[in-house]
Amino acid sequence: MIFLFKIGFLEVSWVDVIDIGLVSVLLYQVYKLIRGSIAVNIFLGILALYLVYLIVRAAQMELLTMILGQFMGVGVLAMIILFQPEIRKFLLVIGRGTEFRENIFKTISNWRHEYHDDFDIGQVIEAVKTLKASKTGALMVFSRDTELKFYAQTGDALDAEVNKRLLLSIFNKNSPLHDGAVIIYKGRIRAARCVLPVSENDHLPPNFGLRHRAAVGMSESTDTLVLAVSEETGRLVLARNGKYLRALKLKQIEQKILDYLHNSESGNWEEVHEHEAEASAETPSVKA
Ligand SMILES: Nc1ncnc2c1ncn2[C@@H]1O[C@H](COP(=O)(O)OP(=O)(O)OP(=O)(O)O)[C@@H](O)[C@H]1O
Repeated sequence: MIFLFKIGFLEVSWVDVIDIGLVSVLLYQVYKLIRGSIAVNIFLGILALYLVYLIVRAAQMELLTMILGQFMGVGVLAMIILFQPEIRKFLLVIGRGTEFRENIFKTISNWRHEYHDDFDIGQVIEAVKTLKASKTGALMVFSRDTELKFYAQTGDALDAEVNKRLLLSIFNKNSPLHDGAVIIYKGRIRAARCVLPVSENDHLPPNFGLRHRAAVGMSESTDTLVLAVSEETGRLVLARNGKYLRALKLKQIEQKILDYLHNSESGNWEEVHEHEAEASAETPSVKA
């Protein structure tokens, strides 16, 4: 081990520095992941208990050490059970979203067959314009890399070319397909009436009902872009990676969808901050 410096009796090597650096990055990532959720409180509770355990052990308080020691013994298992959704999210993030991987995707997508060349985004935008004007609720999932079979199976398979009239027919309040979401992949509507995972984020605005929570939830769980049209206000919300943008104009929506499909997204998606939960239900805010 390469010796670096010494603090009193403590010898610090390069490996220690790297080790501490990696643990800091890991802890920060965990914090970012659980920030805003109830998991933070559980995490702090466990941390406090562990500190007490270290203190009573150092003070050689045998009975307390034994009781807390029993608890610590099953601590890992308990943590896996308690943090199951967060661990799942963490693994998903690792599996899909590092910048390195995104850069590789960008390079590959420059020369691989690009499905969105024949995707007429104008049809979607025209449909959204009408849905917005008529305050017709809608939920659309755009996927560039996967068919999302798991979610498509929760609804009715369609496999039809994206087209304004079809989207309007699906989301028409009298249509048997209007409930749930459509999944759009390779310029085709793969399925309608799909059930999406609902976000459990406590800091979403209070006026976010199930449709909006499903949009954010889907974007948390998958590498997709999700558009929600509010039935109440006609407002548009776009969700990506658990973050969302509100009160966007149609031109901005079009650009965001194209950026997503072309893998050329800019990082200006705002995180869901605590203060947003207090934001007025009717105050539109553009977070781009
Ligand atoms: N998990 C889900 N997956 C897909 N669609 C969902 C899901 N949950 C709710 N929806 C859709 O949202 C509709 C109910 O929306 P709700 O009124 O709760 O949402 P909202 O966010 O307040 O939106 P709006 O502003 O349109 O009322 C349902 O009729 C259904 O079509």
